[in-house]
Amino acid sequence: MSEEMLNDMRSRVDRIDDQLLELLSERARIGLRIGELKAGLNRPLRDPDREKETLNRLAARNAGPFDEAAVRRLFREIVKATLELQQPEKKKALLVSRKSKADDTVIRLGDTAIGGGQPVLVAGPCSVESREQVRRTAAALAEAGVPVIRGGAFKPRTSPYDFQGLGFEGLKLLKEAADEFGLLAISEIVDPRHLEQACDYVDIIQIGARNMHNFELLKAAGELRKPVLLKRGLAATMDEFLHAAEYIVSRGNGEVMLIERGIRTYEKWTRNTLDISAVPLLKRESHLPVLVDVSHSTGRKDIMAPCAKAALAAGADGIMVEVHPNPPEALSDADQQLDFDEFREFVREVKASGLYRQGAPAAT
Ligand SMILES: O=C(O)C(=O)C[C@]1(C(=O)O)C=C[C@@H](O)C=C1
Repeated sequence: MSEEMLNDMRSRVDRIDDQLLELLSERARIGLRIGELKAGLNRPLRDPDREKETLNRLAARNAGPFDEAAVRRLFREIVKATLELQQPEKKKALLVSRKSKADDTVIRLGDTAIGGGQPVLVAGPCSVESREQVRRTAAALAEAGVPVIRGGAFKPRTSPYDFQGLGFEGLKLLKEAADEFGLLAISEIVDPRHLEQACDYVDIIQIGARNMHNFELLKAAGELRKPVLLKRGLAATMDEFLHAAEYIVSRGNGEVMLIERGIRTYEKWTRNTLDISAVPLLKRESHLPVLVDVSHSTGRKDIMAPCAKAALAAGADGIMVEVHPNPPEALSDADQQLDFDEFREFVREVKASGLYRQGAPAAT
């Protein structure tokens, strides 16, 4: 063994290292491009399945002298470095942020586009109570050209003695009425175990204000291929609200809509305080559609139309309002639900403002 031979071997190592560096740099450039493609597809940057597939494939090809553990360790570091490369400018930017995706997210359901610049009205009873009740409401919505019916079937209520909803029977009735009148259906799901079955009945899954912090429910909703309407928590900050949406989007479900439904403050004249500033704030910070619930926020029929107009003027992509054939007999939220005449007047007033450009026929 001579010094010369040692130097010769080291020169060969240097040449191989140079080649490895070139190949690793090329791999990194491709990894960066993959990161951009995944962000554009609203897919999480980290793909554990892909990583596992890569390491298993290389371990199977390995003919030594490195053992399998060494090969896995080496390539795990390469993948980790690639992921870090993909993320630096993104690690602070959430997937729901405009920093990750500048263009508005538009959620298309049949002829209805939510977030596409034409505001959408979502209306319906607080709770689905009977076939007749939800069918009559669907008919009134169809007549007014409102494309989406809401109806609660699993009702998170303050008191366990209050009406809890009809469960899947309620979802079935909601779907029947929506199908009969060509409407899209939306309903709140509170239990992750119900999500998959609920997708057979609704076009949009709603996650309620009280469940905005239910991270297991958010994660489960992220596994769905069904649009989700996420309500702001009763006292949630904008940051918390967007991070809650990130739980869903980061799991692969990019079709998330945000809804401002009022925040809990010291004010007693309204049910909650409608935070209109949330609309421009969320539209600036996120590409997700932003809707406003004028029923749960105000709890007052006499100011719902002006608040809806304020929300649309502030850039809201839609308005949610509660409607019931006979509110005094409603099993929940009786005081705030519009009857059909009040609803038609609400739609007329909102349309007359010129802010609701949806192709709805003029309300009678
Ligand atoms: O294929 C991808 O999705 C990549 O982003 C590339 C890559 C890799 O370096 O192999 C990096 C990060 C992912 O978590 C998975 C794999």
